[in-house]
Amino acid sequence: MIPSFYKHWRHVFKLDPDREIDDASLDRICMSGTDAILVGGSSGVTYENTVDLLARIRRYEVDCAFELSDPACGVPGFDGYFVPMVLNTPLREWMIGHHVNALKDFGHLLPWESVVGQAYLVLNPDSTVARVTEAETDIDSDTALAYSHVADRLLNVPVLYIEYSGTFGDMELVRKIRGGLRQAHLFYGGGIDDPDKARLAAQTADTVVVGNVVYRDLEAALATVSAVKN
Ligand SMILES: CC(C)=CCC/C(C)=C/CC/C(C)=C/CC/C(C)=C/CC/C(C)=C/CC/C(C)=C/CC/C(C)=C/COP(=O)(O)OP(=O)(O)O
Ligand SMILES: O=P(O)(O)OC[C@@H](O)CO
Ligand SMILES: [Mg+2]
Repeated sequence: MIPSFYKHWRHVFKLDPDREIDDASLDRICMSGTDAILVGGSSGVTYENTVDLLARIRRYEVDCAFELSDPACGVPGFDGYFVPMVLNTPLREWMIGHHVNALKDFGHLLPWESVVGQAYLVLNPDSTVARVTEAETDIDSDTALAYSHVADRLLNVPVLYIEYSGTFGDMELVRKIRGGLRQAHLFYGGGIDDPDKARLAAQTADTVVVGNVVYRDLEAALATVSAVKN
């Protein structure tokens, strides 16, 4: 059975173990009415800073999942685990290579009932994830759609993640992609920093991910919750 713990999530905050958040702010995030906290980052994530953040989030009842970007950070105790694979990278390791190595080493330890593969389509060239994976972000909408069909219809991925980390994306494209999906659940993340953007994203994606604004403007971040959920 493919895990389904994330399927009712409409709004998610993504918290980065490599960034500071004080207790009062974390309290407001966890009590905000969001559906889940997704722990993850594209650099500087360690076993130690992940354990630390998880322990602090666990004071609350909110769902908490981990998006792995390093096999050495397999911290137990999350409600679920996402393993990203980047569709539009020319570097085999970010699509499948690290994953094969990690499964050779840790496959027997994995809590498979709560592990979900995520196919990332990375579309902001200035994001860390685009730089790290050398993602081919300069693609037209037909190519982006074709990627989404490969992920959804040929690979049958459970989650397709349209990633504009750092900038608000092309909602028309996201809408087209969503309309063409047969079975994948669509995550959208990138540049959501006010209720209007959150609402637009919520109209196009199944799950809306709000990240960096948490660290820049907490009030603006909190305002995205009701915009998505109402
Ligand atoms: C015992 C136990 C509980 C174990 C569970 C462990 C487990 C499930 C292990 C899985 C094993 C496995 C197959 C691991 C693969 C690991 C691996 C290296 C995969 C590659 C992942 C990958 C493609 C990483 C590239 C970067 C990426 C897509 C990161 C995702 C998160 C992301 C985009 C965050 C945004 O980053 P941010 O830092 O916020 O970026 P900005 O600077 O733009 O803000
Ligand atoms: O940080 P932002 O731009 O909100 O993006 C959220 C998330 O998609 C990052 O992986
Ligand atoms: Mg970030």
